[in-house]
Amino acid sequence: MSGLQLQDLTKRFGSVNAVASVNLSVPQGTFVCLLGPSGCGKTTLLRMIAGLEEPTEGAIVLDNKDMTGVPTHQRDFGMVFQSLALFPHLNVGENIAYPLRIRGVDKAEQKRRVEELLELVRLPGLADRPVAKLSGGQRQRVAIARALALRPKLFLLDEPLSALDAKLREAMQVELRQLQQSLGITTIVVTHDQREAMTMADLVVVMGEGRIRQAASPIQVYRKPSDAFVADFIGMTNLLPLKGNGDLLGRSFPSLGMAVGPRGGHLSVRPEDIRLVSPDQGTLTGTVTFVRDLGGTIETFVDVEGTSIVAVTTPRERTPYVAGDNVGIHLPVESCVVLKG
Ligand SMILES: Nc1ncnc2c1ncn2[C@@H]1O[C@H](COP(=O)(O)OP(=O)(O)OP(=O)(O)O)[C@@H](O)[C@H]1O
Repeated sequence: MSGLQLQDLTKRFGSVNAVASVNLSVPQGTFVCLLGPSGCGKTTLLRMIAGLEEPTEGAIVLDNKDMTGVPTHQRDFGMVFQSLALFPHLNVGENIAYPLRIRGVDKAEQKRRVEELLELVRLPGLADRPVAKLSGGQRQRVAIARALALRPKLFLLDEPLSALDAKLREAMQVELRQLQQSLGITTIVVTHDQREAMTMADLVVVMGEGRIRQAASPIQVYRKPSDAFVADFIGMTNLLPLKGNGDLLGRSFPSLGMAVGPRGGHLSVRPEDIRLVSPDQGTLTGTVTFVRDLGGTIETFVDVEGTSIVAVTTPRERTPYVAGDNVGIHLPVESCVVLKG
């Protein structure tokens, strides 16, 4: 099978299990985002794939070839780090040509390839510009062009956009995705930003404590999170405590109790799926505690038996409630996810 396979990949630093038995199959041409909170092992996993960190156990297979013991420079990947690591004393063209020069590619071919890469990252004609005179977004593109200079099979990026301001970062996410799609190159990006992952990825890999908690398409991870950790990490959600006997915030729902099992768990409901209705029509009832009107959306916080539930609506749907209002909360069955634990 072409593509990348991670087989039981494990990295221990002393007693710390940084990456614990990771299994993942990445078809050729897939855009993967490794997503998770700080310290969950994303960078260590990426560094093992790059050959910068030796696995304690397990194997890395690329296009049916075991790469595990292969030295970094023979792995055929391009990498972009958060720091970018551009050479400040070289101009744009020299930075991009650097890997070609090291491989002994002749001067004319270097020049041709640099021009092609500058076109690709939308910086045509900037080869002679000193790196110091570039904007943050332009530097980013130079680092990407340099990483792609040798036409690698695998493109690896560690928090590549985190130094950019929010607007530029969003624009670069779209650019990076479009670039990846036009090249069809298998790409793995480390990020702790779930919006970034949802924007770019075909496959979102949510990690927690060194393990994969869920690996699925962005919409699946959002709509069908595998556990409360994933539901909470991906976007905003309401995690409502659900007891094994079907008790949900003082109301009884025996069928939910059956679904969650005797030990109980949570019901995950996205704020945009909740409808606020009159108190007698709700699945639950509560009291509005706070309304955040953000212009485009309105967040209404409702206290139900001591648990705060947030509903998101648009101004077109209705006029805002005010704190102290009594409201009903309608939980649509089809968009509620029962989570054990
Ligand atoms: N060289 C090392 N020596 C010892 N422990 C390490 C080393 N590198 C990473 N760790 C530990 O391994 C765990 C995973 O770290 P890693 O950097 O992979 O996480 P991360 O998800 O990338 O976090 P962040 O988003 O903060 O970069 C952490 O507990 C970290 O302290």
